[in-house]
Amino acid sequence: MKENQKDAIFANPLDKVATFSFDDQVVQVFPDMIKRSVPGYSNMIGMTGVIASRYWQPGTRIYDLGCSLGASTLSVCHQIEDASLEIIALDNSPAMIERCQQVLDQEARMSSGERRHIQLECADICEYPIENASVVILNFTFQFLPVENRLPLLKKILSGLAPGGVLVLSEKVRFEQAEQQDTLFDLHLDFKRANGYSELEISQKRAALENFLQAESFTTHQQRFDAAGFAQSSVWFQYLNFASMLAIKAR
Ligand SMILES: C[S@@+](CC[C@H](N)C(=O)[O-])C[C@H]1O[C@@H](n2cnc3c(N)ncnc32)[C@H](O)[C@@H]1O
Ligand SMILES: O=C(O)C(=O)C[C@]1(C(=O)O)C=C[C@@H](O)C=C1
Repeated sequence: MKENQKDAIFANPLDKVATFSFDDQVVQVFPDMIKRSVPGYSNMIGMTGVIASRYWQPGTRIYDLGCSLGASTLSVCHQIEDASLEIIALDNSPAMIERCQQVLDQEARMSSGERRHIQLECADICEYPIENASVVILNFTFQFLPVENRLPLLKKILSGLAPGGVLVLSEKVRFEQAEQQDTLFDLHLDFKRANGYSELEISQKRAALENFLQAESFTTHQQRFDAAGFAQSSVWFQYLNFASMLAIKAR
């Protein structure tokens, strides 16, 4: 298995900055990239497992939508020891899925416990059925979907959830007040600088994410949860312009 590498994808000047893609090059550096780019990433991933263990209902499934290298899936496995736990982890990047399988295999070899029921699928989360779920995880994936696909996906998730089931949605957010947006956006750039990214890396990545990552406000998320039919939604974590929300289906 290839070792995780340090992210230097945008370190050299590029003639033309292509739109960001979760390809093999990104897969090689992904754990380093996401930790150095997303404030609070490890807190949100760690707590995802804790939330899952409170809301998972035996006999139902947990879905990890846009699983990348399986960080949320592994967090869930660390918190729920029940051998009947079934996780379906989806990603539409073949390179991510291939590497995720290696990560999960390595984790299984290292753990002394029973092998977990994790079904890994290379699939589009907007098309894949969601059935008999009690926990659905969307960690830093919803932001990459075309905006028109977002409400239909939430409705599909809600209809696949058992009563009392939950959605964990972690995202980059934007702020409606221009001053607040500027303040927290600039501090996010400082966070990246403090984690060793150069001005060139920051500006080229920003260009690559332009129009690809579409962050939305808390109000937009809240209104969409309501429109989809969730009974309750809360922001349970925020660190600068990254946040995690919990939406709950009525009992
Ligand atoms: C930032 S990463 C998610 C990180 C991961 N959830 C974690 O917390 O470590 C976004 C992932 O979503 C995947 N993705 C984006 N759009 C998707 C779609 N429509 N269907 C399935 N996966 C998608 C990408 O391939 C990528 O691996
Ligand atoms: O907004 C940024 O500047 C980011 O780098 C964010 C982000 C994300 O939220 O997924 C974008 C792409 C990579 O997957 C890692 C981090």
